[in-house]
Amino acid sequence: MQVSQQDFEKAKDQLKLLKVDPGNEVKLKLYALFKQATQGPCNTPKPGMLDFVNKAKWDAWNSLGSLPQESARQQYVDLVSSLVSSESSSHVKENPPDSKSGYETIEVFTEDNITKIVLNRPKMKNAISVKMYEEIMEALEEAAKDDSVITVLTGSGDYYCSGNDLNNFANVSAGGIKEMADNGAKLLKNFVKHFIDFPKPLIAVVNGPAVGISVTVLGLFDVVYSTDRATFHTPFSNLGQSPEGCSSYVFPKIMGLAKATEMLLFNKKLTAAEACSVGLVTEVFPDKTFQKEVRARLKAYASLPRNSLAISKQLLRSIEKEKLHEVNSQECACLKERWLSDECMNAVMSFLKKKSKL
Ligand SMILES: CCCCC/C=C/C(=O)SCCNC(=O)CCNC(=O)[C@H](O)C(C)(C)COP(=O)(O)OP(=O)(O)OC[C@H]1O[C@@H](n2cnc3c(N)ncnc32)[C@H](O)[C@@H]1OP(=O)(O)O
Repeated sequence: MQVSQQDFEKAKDQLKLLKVDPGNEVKLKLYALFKQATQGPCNTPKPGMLDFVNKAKWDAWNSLGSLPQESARQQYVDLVSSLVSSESSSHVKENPPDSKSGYETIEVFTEDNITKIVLNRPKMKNAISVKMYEEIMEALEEAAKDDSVITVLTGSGDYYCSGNDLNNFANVSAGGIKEMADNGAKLLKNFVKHFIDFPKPLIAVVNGPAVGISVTVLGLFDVVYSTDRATFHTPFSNLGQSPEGCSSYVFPKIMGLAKATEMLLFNKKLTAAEACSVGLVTEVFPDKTFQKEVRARLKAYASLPRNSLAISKQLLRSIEKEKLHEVNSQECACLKERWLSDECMNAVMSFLKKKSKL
């Protein structure tokens, strides 16, 4: 069925009403589809190398080649519709269900026996600041005690999570870098411990790309659902760091040593389909129907008997618990050293410099 001009105009208006910035990649795609739909194939001169923004827009439009205007219009309407539906089915609601207040960096809702923890720094791709580490731990502690049957972790906006907020390394305390590394290692150990010890079924709803620690702790979740738009990236060597979240032990167990090595040593970024084929992800859904399909599954799981689920989880996990705590300690001790290394400091400085356009 062809998309009418009216549908196209409606999509244009809906886009303006989005509350969450969909991120540069999606915005470029929308720009390119809009230009193609309204003007046909790219016909303007290529901007100069230093005109970064216009060059990125030109590249996106030009990459559509001779895509017919009608198809571009259709893709534009579909993309806007998926953004609208993912926003309306995520936390960004006028009246969220039973939203627990007091958090700055996350939102927490309990509805239908499900406690949902939403990472909520979409402009920063949900990078985990020190405050966010603390709030996630607090929310997990509350979820462990509340009446819910299952607990869900997800992200707002176009990313699931971009991992550790690299600005955490920029705020060196009066005690100097060594004290910062000590505090970081303590924080990390405690953070990962909350996942190892979590008593109820814990489900990750990976709504977009995932980086660093948000990927490594996935091995400690009971179920991982992913949109087909997500990627899984642990760029530790690029950052002069080493793996955490018990991934040095859990990843080889899940996917075998060779695949774990590609990810954890050589920074291989997996697509959602690849992550599913190696066993890190339970099931992948098309982005357009992701929220709807996942919601149906979660609702069904949350109607199961609470105690039976919790006891079964303990049976599956308890044999490994001691080992996981030991691995967590070793990984944190190793990272503490890494953070003091030139390799790590140079990598972090280079990210922060690029960010501040120095
Ligand atoms: C204390 C416990 C430590 C635990 C150890 C944990 C280790 C890890 O998690 S290692 C992984 C760390 N994460 C990264 O290396 C990712 C860094 N970010 C990026 O590479 C990119 O931002 C991106 C690929 C995630 C997204 O790229 P893009 O789509 O081009 O979007 P922007 O880069 O423009 O991002 C928007 C905005 O957000 C800032 N940002 C994103 N992620 C982080 C981050 N992890 N730390 C700090 N800042 C981040 C980004 O700089 C942009 O900021 P503005 O320029 O101010 O808009």
